[in-house]
Amino acid sequence: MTKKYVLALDQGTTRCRAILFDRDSNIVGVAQKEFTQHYPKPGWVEHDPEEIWSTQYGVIAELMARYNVNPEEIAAIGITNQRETTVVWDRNTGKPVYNAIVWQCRRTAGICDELKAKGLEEKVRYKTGLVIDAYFSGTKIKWILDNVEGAREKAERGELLFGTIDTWLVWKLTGGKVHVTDYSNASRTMIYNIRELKWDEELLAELGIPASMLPEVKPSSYVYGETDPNVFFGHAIPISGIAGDQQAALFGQTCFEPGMAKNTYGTGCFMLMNTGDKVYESKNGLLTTIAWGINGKVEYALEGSIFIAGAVIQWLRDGLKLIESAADSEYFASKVPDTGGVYIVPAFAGLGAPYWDMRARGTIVGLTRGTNKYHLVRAALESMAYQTRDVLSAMEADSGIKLQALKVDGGAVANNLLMQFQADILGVPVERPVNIETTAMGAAYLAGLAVGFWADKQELVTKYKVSRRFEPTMDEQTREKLYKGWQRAVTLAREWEVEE
Ligand SMILES: Nc1ncnc2c1ncn2[C@@H]1O[C@H](COP(=O)(O)OP(=O)(O)O)[C@@H](O)[C@H]1O
Ligand SMILES: O=P(O)(O)OC[C@H](O)CO
Repeated sequence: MTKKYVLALDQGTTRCRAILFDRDSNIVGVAQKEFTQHYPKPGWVEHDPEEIWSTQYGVIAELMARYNVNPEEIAAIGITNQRETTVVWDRNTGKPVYNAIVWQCRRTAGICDELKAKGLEEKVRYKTGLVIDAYFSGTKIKWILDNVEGAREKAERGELLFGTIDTWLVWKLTGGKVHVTDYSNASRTMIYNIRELKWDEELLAELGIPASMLPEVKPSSYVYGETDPNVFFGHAIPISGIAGDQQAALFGQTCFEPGMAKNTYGTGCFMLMNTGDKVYESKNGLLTTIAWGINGKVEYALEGSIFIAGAVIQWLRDGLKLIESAADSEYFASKVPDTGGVYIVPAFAGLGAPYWDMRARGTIVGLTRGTNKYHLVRAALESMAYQTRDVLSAMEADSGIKLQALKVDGGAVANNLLMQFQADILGVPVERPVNIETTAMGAAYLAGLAVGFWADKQELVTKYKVSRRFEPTMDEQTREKLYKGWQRAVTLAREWEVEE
């Protein structure tokens, strides 16, 4: 039977999606479902790995049934995932020993403080490209080993396995035969040496993590194994692409050349710039990360991770009840020409790049008697654009590259007002592609390239189409005045919480 499709599994922070692409990169079908978020304590976030698997499996089944797909028509499967989220399971029973600890979870901030007190910051940055932060997997693994009864002993006996969500899904899809991850996901763990391309023994010893728990690290476009027919509708289909969701979006945006960058506006906002084979050491609060491994080469990226972006719009909707849907934010914001001097700094979980300030707190400044809800909605939207400017400035300073255009994707780029303001406040054109499902596209491309479904990266470049380009129209003086106001607001957000 002809191979007509590549199936992408996009396992995100809030939902699982299955998306089918044809040879022309068209989306043939999508199925998606949200799963439960667990908040056992303030600042803690967990997912149930079994629920992630059943939800992911459910959306695959739904997609196949709804679009009448014969599994034999699927050339390959690509996986892209929320990054850093940590699962530890028993290799014999296949059962997780604890819930997955999610990237947003702050429970290991204390472990991070201890690592910093030991003076490890420079070493961690050099080896892993990361700052010491609870965001990454390493301290989450340590927490599980230290806090789940019997876990450390079992791990030392070689009975436990660690994986990010890609690893967990491959394990499940292959019926427990393959324990693997790709370079991009490994580079988010804080225990992987991105220069030597190996798990770092010194950091493993520092965190007390046995090497036997760790998956094999492979390229992002590579046949890792096949689905177990008992699990996957009676068929063995190659699983041949894996990348963390932000790196997959960079690939899906066809940012293949050094200096090309994309920004994804979802729950958080993640800007990545391809730096080719160059490992930049950020002096401005960015991360160095592996973009992907492909064609026998590993390529790197600079990354600015913003923790709260679209989530501030969810807060307007669910917390403040100012709007009924995220899409309303555009209409409400358009009712006023500007915010009337109001700034919202959505530091709900501290601030990520480029500040990495866990003590910063959400702040609204500039309120007057004339402030109304339209101003607040507009200020919330603008906060995404200002945070992006913070990150882009850091990126240009680190790389010495002046961006010609910013490629964007993610749920919030549907908002034209936000996109125009983004171009204005950056002074750089913003390009929105026809296909904004770039994350899933990236995973599909990586998988398709490995099995010859698409010939090469050049073929993919010809498929990329811009739907709308937003040109900056704001004058320089206004732009800089507004941005200075934002910087002052950030200073206030960072000064709010004091140690008692
Ligand atoms: N029209 C819109 N304007 C502003 N924000 C939006 C709009 N539509 C969606 N969002 C925001 O985008 C986010 C959803 O984007 P998505 O890419 O699906 O995120 P994720 O993959 O992180 O779940 C939500 O936080 C939502 O508030
Ligand atoms: O699942 P998303 O789209 O919120 O992305 C989460 C990032 O991978 C976290 O690093």
